[in-house]
Amino acid sequence: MRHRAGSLGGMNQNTVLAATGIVKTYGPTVALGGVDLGIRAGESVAVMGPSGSGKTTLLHCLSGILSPDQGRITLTTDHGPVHVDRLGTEERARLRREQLGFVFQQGLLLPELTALENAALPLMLAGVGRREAEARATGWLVHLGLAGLEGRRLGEMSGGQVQRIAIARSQVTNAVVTFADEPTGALDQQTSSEVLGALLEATVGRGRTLVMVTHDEHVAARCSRTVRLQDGQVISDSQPLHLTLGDVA
Ligand SMILES: Nc1ncnc2c1ncn2[C@@H]1O[C@H](COP(=O)(O)OP(=O)(O)OP(=O)(O)O)[C@@H](O)[C@H]1O
Repeated sequence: MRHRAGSLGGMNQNTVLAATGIVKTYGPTVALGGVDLGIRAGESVAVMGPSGSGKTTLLHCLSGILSPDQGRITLTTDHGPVHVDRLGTEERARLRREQLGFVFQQGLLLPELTALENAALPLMLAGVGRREAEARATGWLVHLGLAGLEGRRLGEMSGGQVQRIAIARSQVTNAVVTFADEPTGALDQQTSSEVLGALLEATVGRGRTLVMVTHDEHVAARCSRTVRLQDGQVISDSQPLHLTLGDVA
């Protein structure tokens, strides 16, 4: 029997992140005016749209950085579904630390720490012992081409190397979904292409999921799906996944 689109037993079985009716306002500004989005495990989703269309607000709502005014966001972790919109501030912070990965253009790494300490930090915060945390972080740094640079501080590394540390840091806890906001925006074209390749390989290359805000059509072209926003609404989706509220209850 063919399942209807939207049935849990059908095409949505591996939905990892489901957002329905997301509204977010800042005072009189409606940043998101009712966004529905379902993302499957293994997808790489480029979120595009003009400046001010709501891309970063959507990324922050999906990842629990911001709490939406209305709507439901469900993340399917390795331990089962979590209703992100119903979590308190502390629980959202913990979810972000333990289940999600973040690669932003800048600002998430600590300049006073070494590459290794930065990459190991999420594990240390999750209570993993220093020796194991550093061993796992070293594995990621080596995998990302940074062998021998573990002891360097950020100011002693190139922009591309710094973003590779950010990728290592985002993956050490085996993030279910990784969120990136213009992760290659400050890099030249060649380095951008290489860092994007590393990010894709580290996430969707391992069956995980990547949601990435970008202004760059070349970056979007390497993702499996492009969602375009305008005025806080999804105006196009190259691979729509229809969801109903019942699917994510
Ligand atoms: N903290 C805030 N306070 C007030 N208004 C905000 C705030 N953050 C965003 N906005 C407004 O919400 C709307 C959506 O902003 P958002 O940053 O999500 O857009 P964006 O598509 O990511 O833009 P850009 O491409 O310029 O980064 C814009 O009108 C913006 O001015």
